[in-house]
This record gives sequence, structure tokens and C-alpha cells, in this order.
Amino acid sequence: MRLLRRCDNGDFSLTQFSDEAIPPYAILSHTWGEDTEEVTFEDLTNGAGRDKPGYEKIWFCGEQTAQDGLEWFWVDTCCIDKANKAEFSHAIRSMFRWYRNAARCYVYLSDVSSSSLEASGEPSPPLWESEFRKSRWFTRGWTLQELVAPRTVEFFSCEQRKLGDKISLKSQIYKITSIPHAVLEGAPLSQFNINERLRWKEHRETKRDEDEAYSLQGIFGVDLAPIYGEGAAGAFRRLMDEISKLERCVQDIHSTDPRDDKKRIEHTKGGLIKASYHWVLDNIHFQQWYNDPQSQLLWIKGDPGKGKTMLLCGIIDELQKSIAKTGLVSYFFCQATDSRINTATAVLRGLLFLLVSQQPSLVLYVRKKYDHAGKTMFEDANAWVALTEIFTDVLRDPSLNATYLIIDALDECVTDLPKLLDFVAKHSSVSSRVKWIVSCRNWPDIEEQLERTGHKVRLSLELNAESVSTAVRTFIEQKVSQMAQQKKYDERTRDSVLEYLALNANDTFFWVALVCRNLEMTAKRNVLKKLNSFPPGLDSLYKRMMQQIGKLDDAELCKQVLASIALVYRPITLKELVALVEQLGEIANDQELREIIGLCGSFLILREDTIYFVHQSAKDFLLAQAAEEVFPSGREDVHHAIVARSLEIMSRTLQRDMYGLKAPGYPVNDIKQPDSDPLATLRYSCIYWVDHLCELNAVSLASHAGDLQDGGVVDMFMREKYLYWLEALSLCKSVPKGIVSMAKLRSLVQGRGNTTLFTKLVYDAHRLIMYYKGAIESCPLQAYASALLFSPIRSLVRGLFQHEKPKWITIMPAMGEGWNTCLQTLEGHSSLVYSVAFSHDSTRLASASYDRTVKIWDANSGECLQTLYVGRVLMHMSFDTTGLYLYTSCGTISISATQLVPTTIATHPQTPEYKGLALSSDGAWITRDSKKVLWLPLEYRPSCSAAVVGKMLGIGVRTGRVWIFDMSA
Ligand SMILES: Nc1ncnc2c1ncn2[C@@H]1O[C@H](COP(=O)(O)OP(=O)(O)OP(=O)(O)O)[C@@H](O)[C@H]1O
Repeated sequence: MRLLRRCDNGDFSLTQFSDEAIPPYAILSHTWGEDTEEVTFEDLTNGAGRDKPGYEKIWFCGEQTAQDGLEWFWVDTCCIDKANKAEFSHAIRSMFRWYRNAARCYVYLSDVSSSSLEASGEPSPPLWESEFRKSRWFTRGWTLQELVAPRTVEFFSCEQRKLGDKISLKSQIYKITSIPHAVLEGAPLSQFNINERLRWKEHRETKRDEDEAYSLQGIFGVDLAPIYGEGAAGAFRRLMDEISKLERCVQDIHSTDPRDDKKRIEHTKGGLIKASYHWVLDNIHFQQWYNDPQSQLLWIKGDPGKGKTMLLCGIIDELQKSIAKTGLVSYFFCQATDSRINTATAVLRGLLFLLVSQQPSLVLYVRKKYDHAGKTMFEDANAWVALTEIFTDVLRDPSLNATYLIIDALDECVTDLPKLLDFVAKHSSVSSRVKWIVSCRNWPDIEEQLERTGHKVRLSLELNAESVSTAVRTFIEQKVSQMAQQKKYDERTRDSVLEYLALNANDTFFWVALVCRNLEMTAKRNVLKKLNSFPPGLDSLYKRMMQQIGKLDDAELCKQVLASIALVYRPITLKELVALVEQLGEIANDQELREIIGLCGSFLILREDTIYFVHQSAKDFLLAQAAEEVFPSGREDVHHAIVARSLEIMSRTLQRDMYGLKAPGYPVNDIKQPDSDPLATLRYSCIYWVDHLCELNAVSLASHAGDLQDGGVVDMFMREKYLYWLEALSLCKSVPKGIVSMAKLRSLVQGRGNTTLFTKLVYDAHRLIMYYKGAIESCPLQAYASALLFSPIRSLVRGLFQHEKPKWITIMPAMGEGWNTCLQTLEGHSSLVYSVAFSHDSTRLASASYDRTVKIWDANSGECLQTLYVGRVLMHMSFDTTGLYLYTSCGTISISATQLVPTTIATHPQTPEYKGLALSSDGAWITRDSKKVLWLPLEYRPSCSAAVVGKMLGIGVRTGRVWIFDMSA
């Protein structure tokens, strides 16, 4: 950006600044006169232009800038070299940002005179207002963004007298432009829908047709390179395209909307009570964090149930009020029992989603990567890397105002917590504009890491016992008063409940909440009798509740439900639960089912149709203290029951074409889930039955030995339902998980030693899912087309499912006898793959392509874990024990094996030995010492690169595919 400064001799000089080093500056907004009247860049560089009418504006802007204590200012007529096309294009794309980031914006209204102000001596309304209303400034296209982008906009008359600013004149401006007050007060533009924003530009004109669209790019938070000559229609079409791409990108960032999570949490926890969190706002540590620019991280810690989550809900509400639309508040609530929101990646996605929703211009940092990699970049197992890079860029954005980032329950981040802690520690001191709050239980691991973080303030709930105690007391009073009203308690009952709760709560909100939950289900006449049965302390209370469940008529059923819910890998729905717990099968009635969950109400809660634990501590209790009661024959028994039920219900229900798609090429992305979804009960079973099977220990496996033998339940399921299961996995978007499951099943059955027909079937089925992953994943019915037609003649699955092969194919392709050496084909690169490398443990395969990306694959599941945009062609790649090294002509980029975070280093500590294979002229693969290791079938020969580890061979080819071969086969 080029800025102006007034020199001592009264002239103006121009200085160019890089984006990272722009000093505070003022900016002029005006309407252009004839081109010949304006002072140009050329004029200024040649010391000319003083005699032009436009010089006065520049002079005014310089004067006003100095008066406001600034040194630099910007005027569009002379700060852009319009002869330089690249610069001009860059300026058009940056203009909104330049206005938004200006410390001051002066609007010079050449057609509004303030002489009428003097003459009138404060009449009401002032006479200049009618000129103001008619000013040309409100009719031009570009001035729309000049009005809405800057924080402050001051209006001056042609005599250079201040008339007011966009806040003091908001009513007049609203009448002229119909732009709502909130916009003028700085509300994020994204709060206003596209049509409304388009309406603001109605009746505005631009000199060039295309500018009508170009002048709106900042208003919609998109980037549009100008192509003058394309016409207004072309420019608008591109603008609309960009807007829809932006919307898609924002949509794809989000895996959950933290605003909905917050509402849900508050709702399921019984509603937020202000009087129980308000104490924190006056707390000395909170105040220090809030007011001191050096204190950027507030760490709230406390034992389970002390009210941390609700405290954060309250703080979020208060911060949102206090920043009054000018800053950003972004937050995330981790919940261990919900796999959508218990990973480090989900946290960053959630935070990022709320940031870009409030300030769409930030999406540019996302688009840099997203446009290249698409939605998968948020979903790859290592999306973490991409997200941390984006986040780092976002936090450095110069336009970011006061920003608050809040993460609740770090202890409930199940996947990659160390990475998240490391990220928070590093980034919480990056910018004084960005402040963080994190909360967690008193866990030593987390404490150790956060203790090392600088610029933090610690707020321990245990060390603020008095405040927490008063807050709990208020909570008790509110809860009891609500119950007393609802259940019509007499005074004695109400006072007794109040007293009992106050005496036994031990400053733990959750204990109070749990007791109240129980009392709400207790008849008024029994309340006093029952009161003493709630012992103080969470564990004692859970124990007591377990005893109460033990006395129910449905005690056994409730325990079975609790046992299954405690062992499943994600929260399940009521329907999925019925599939897993045999005895529930007899309860056909939805109402009765809900009643059973209600009976477990001290531990479980139903949200819509999904069952959750009331609290993580409830699950912990069942798995530890109550294990004997809930798992009387051990956890393995419950795992086995889940497997048995899953197989039974899948065998009964799975069939060909569950969604009535008919066409084998029906793409999975076009499929709409039917209202009455035949997979609703099966989804969990389909995805996780193998995992439960693999939880069985040797003793348990021995006692169920028949299951894994020829003719056993698993064998029969594979024989009769395997392809239908693959179709279902595809409908559940879980084919990669299916591959991992089949690998697990294969090693489980192979580990049992003897080779049986069943072992062979599992091997064959595993090969088939690996080989046809791509086809089945994108079109579920390909399980019966490609997978049957092109698998080897002696494939067991092919033989078992002959009856399912497409009837319309009369001449079957000639296939080989058995599976060839190619295990799987990895698809994703869009150009030739010129380098491949295996990790030493053979779990990862990296491939580099002329599409300028390096992809890292899970060599077992074939899933693409990460796409690195390297932007250049590499010379070579190799893994060593420390990580992946990418060799470029300008040094090495190393990728750490565990973190997969690229860092640039100048040289590699030692040049690793090249261990790959090379292609000999006759098409055979030879090692470096010229010893032949493998002949490849002709079809695989047009290859470009190869790597080998153990008995696996990876080959990258011209089509962009990567093949993995089993060399032992
Ligand atoms: N300000 C409040 N308003 C309403 N309810 C509250 C408030 N504070 C705490 N509670 C009640 O106390 C319960 C426990 O609070 P919360 O979940 O915030 O504790 P926590 O410290 O985050 O617990 P954990 O670390 O175990 O997750 C909530 O379920 C809610 O019922």
C-alpha cells in the first residue's frame, strides 16, 4: 500500500509499505470530478498537480490527518499507479480492506456547503442537511464500501468543516440509503443476508459497468480479480459464483455450530442462572485478564461439577455485550461423550467457523487452502496442520479487533489434546488483541502444560471457594423455589430441601443439579422421606442412585442399558440402542423405551433421540466404582453381546439396494436419507461391530470360539451379507473405517493360527474392500458391479455373490484366477505422481505429484490423511525415523512424523540413503544394486516412481494414481 505524507516544505511524498508493515493512516472518501481535475500518481511523482482542482482535497486530507495526530494518509486519485495494471488490479481487490483498516476516514462532500450552518446558527434541522441528503456521494457505487467498511467515518463540507460522523448522522444516513443503524454502528456485514446487502447498492452508479460488481466484493467478503471488458453481467456472474463458493467454504468449515452447542448445553443443564456466574466478572483474576494487555490467557480450573461450563456460558454472554459488535467472540465446548466435539481439530474448526461467520473477510485465509483441497482438508485425520496454519494467519490479520477465544473443558478433548494445549500455549501470546479463556478440571497433565504458558492468569474455583459457595447457594435457592412452585411444596418441605442441599452441596453445582433432578421425579409426599437418601459427594450420590436402580422392577434391563451405553464408541440413538440390547427388542413402544431411559435418569439424558451421559463423571463412575454391578460378567461379555446382536440384526435387515437407488452409478453425494431410514437402527452396528469383537480378550474369545470358526456367526454373516454390508458402509460414508475393520478382523482370525475356509474368506473380503474402496465409496451399488465383475475368478466373495452380478452384462470381462499383487489404488492426485515414500513402520505412504501437492496416506485403509500444498516440484522425498523429508532445490522441508507440521530447515542433518526402487528398461523393478525383486504385470508399468518397505511396494503413476502392492503375494 502506498501512503502519502506531508513534507516540511508543504509538498506530499509517497511511500510504499508491505502489507505487514502499514502504519496507522487516514483515508479519504470523495466523488471524482473529471479525470483531468484529479491529481494523479504521475502528477505527484513529477511534482505537478498543484493547480488542479483536486489538489484541495489532498491538502484537506493532509491537514485533517495531522490534526488527528497521524502521519500517513491515502487518497485513491494519487496513491495508485493506474498505469501499472497489476497494481491497479491489486488496489481494486484491496480497497475494502484499506478502508476498513484506516484509523480515520474523512468524507469530503464537495456539494455540501456549511455556510448555511453559519447563517442559520443551529436551526433545526440544519440547512445543510438538505444538501447532504442530495449529495452525489450517496449515489456512487464505490462510496458504499467507504461508508460501511471503516470503523469511523467523518463527514466534511466543501469548506472543510466537520458535519458529523456516521454514528451521529445515522438517522439521516438511514433515510438516504436505507442502511440499518446496526451496520453503521459496526455490526458484521455477514449478519445481513445477501439480498439485503444487494439492496443497499440499488440506485448507485459507477463510471465503468463492471465496477458495479467489483465495488461489492468487500461487502460480501469475497475476492474478485477485475477483468474490465467482461461487462456488468459477466462481473456479476463471477461475483455471485464467488459468494456461493464462500458460503460453501464457511459451511464446510463447520462440523458443529458452537452457538447451537451453547444453547443445547444451557438447555440440558436447566438454563443459565445469571446470579450464579456473575461473581466472576468482579473477580480480581478475571479483571486482571480483562484489563491488562499483558494477560492474554485466563485459565479457569476446578473439580467436576463446580460450574466451569456454565461460568463460561455466562462470560461469553457478557463479553458479547461488552464488545458491542466491534470485536469478535468465538467459543467451543468440548464434550468427551460426543465424538463430534471431542477432538482438537473440531475445536479449531468451531472457533474458526465462528470467527469467519462474524468477519467473512477472514475466510480468505481458509480459501487459500480450501480452494485447492476442498472439504477434505477439514476432515483428513491430519486436518490439524492445515487448520493451525490458517488459524495462525487469521490471528495475524491486521484488521482483527478485540478478539476473545474461549474453549471449555480441555479435559474433554479426547483426541489430540497435547496438540491443542501446545497450540493454545503458543498462540495465546501472539497478539495483545487476542485474548483466550480455557477451562479444565484439575488434571496434572493439563496443568503441567498450561503452567509453562506465559501471559496467563489462573483462576482456581477451589481457591475462590467463598464466591463459588455463594454462587452455589444462589443456585440452590433458585432451583428450590422453582421446584416448590411446580410441585406445590409447603413451607416446611421447601425449607427442609433448601437446608439439606445447602448443608451437603460442598460447593458442587452438579451435585445440587443431580439431587434436584431426582426430587423433580419424586412425589411431594415422599420428598422429606427421600431427602436423606442423597449423600453428599458425587460418587456417593451415584452409588445411592445405583442402589435405587437396583430396586426397580426393571433393574436388570436398566443395568444392561447402562452397560451398553458405557461401552459404545459414540452416543447412540434410541433405535440403535434397541438393536444392541436384546431385551429392549421386546419393547416395541417408543414411549416405554423413553421411560426406561428415564429410569436411568440419574446417569442418562435423552436429547432428541440420542442418549448421552448426564455428565462425564457418571460414565466414569459406571466404568469404575459400579463395574461389578453393571458388568457382572465383565466388560467382554457386554462387548460380545453387542457383537452378537449387531450380527443378528444386520443379518436380518441388510439387503441389496437399501435406499432404492437402482442405478449402479448413483453417486453417494446425491443420496438423500429416506424419511423412514432402513439403516436407522443399524448404523452403529454396521460401523462398530468389529471394534467390539476386537475388545474380547483371549479368555472370552476362547469361550466364544465357535464364533470365529467355519460356519460360525461371523463366517455366516460374511458369506450371506458381506456385499450388502459394504453397500451399507458406503451409505453411512464409512468405507475407510470398513477397511480398517476388515484389517482388524483379518489379524484377529489369522492370530488364531489355523488356516480355515473362514480365514480365507476374511482375507478375500479384505482384499476386495481395499481394491474397490474408491468405487464403492463413491457409488454404493458398485459393490455389486465393479466389485463383482472385476474381482478375480477364484475370489470367494465373487463366488458367494454370483447371483448379485448385473444381469444386463452378458459378456463378462476376462479376469485372472486370483488376486494380483496390487492391494489398493489410491486416488486423489490430479496429475502425474513422481515420487513416493513409505514410512519405516509401513503405516504411511507419501506421494508427490505435479499437481504440486504431497499426499500422506494411511497405507492400511487407503485413506488420504493429509494434503500438503508444496507449491513446487520436489527433487525427492523420504521418511526417516524423525519424519518425512521433502527435498526442494532451495533446501529441505521436514515434516515431523508425529505432528506432520511442516517446518522449513536449511539442510537435513544427514543425507538419508536412497532406499527406493528404480525401473529398469525392460519394465521390471530392480533395486539399486541391480537385483531384480519383482516383475510387474504390463498394465502397471507406465510408472514414474516407487518406494518399498518390508513387503510392500508403492508406485506412483502418470494418471495421478498410487498403487500399493503386496510383494509377498
Ligand atoms: N450459572 C449457572 N446457572 C445454571 N446452572 C448452573 C450454573 N452453574 C452451574 N450450574 C449447574 O451445575 C451443573 C454443573 O455445572 P457445569 O457443567 O458448568 O460444571 P463443570 O465444572 O463444567 O463440570 P465438569 O468439569 O464436570 O464438566 C450444571 O449441569 C448446571 O445444572
